[in-house]
Amino acid sequence: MSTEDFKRAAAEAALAYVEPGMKLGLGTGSTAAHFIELLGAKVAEGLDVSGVPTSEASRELAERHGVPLTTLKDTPELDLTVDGADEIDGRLNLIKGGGAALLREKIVAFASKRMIVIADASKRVERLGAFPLPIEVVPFGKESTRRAIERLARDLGLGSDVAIRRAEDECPVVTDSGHVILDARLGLIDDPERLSVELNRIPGVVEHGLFLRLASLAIVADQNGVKTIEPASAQAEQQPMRKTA
Ligand SMILES: O=C(CO)[C@H](O)[C@H](O)COP(=O)(O)O
Repeated sequence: MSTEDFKRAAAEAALAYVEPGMKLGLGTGSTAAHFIELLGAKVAEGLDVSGVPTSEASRELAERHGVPLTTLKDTPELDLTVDGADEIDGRLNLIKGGGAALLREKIVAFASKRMIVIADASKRVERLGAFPLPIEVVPFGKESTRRAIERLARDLGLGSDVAIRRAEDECPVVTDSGHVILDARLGLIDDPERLSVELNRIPGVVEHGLFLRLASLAIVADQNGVKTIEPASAQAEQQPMRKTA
């Protein structure tokens, strides 16, 4: 089985947590795309749900698969967000933003009663930080903001290589909200809470990819099958997945 199969297995398992009438947050990325596709199939069978997409890409995908859409304006409170992640630690703190959708992803997750993160098991880490931390910044002053983040990282004893994310044509990647992304190679992060607070204090930083205490369940899959992981109990890692209704 391939990594893609594991992503799909995790996405399929997340469907068990979707109930009729739910207002859903629809994540972004290749794992979330599996979930949106599978959800579309359930909608075609009669499941009554609606979703708020976290990116234009996910909006297009959801439309293509017939998932009814709503907005945070019309539906400011959601029942459940299902999204992927770039890294997941034991407390289910996450690094997200590899797909440049972290701002809308965080807004949508925060507006949800529950966030379930789905991934292939390679995303699990003991400590966050091997994956460069995506930070969404306002284009005005992006070089000053980049340098301020490098200074902060040095002060916190972290790696301080912060680069503007560029597309294949070398132009800066622009997010759905018109910002740019900085990728911060910080090394392993001992205190993500402090880093989060300090990053949010830098003018020009719109949001960063540390998702702390937002996910209440992770569903990860590998060649050994699908596992659910809850943040509180390390033992839960070995529990079999909840049965589908
Ligand atoms: O945060 C994200 C997008 O901003 C994605 O959820 C994250 O990058 C994981 O993507 P994939 O499922 O393709 O590995």
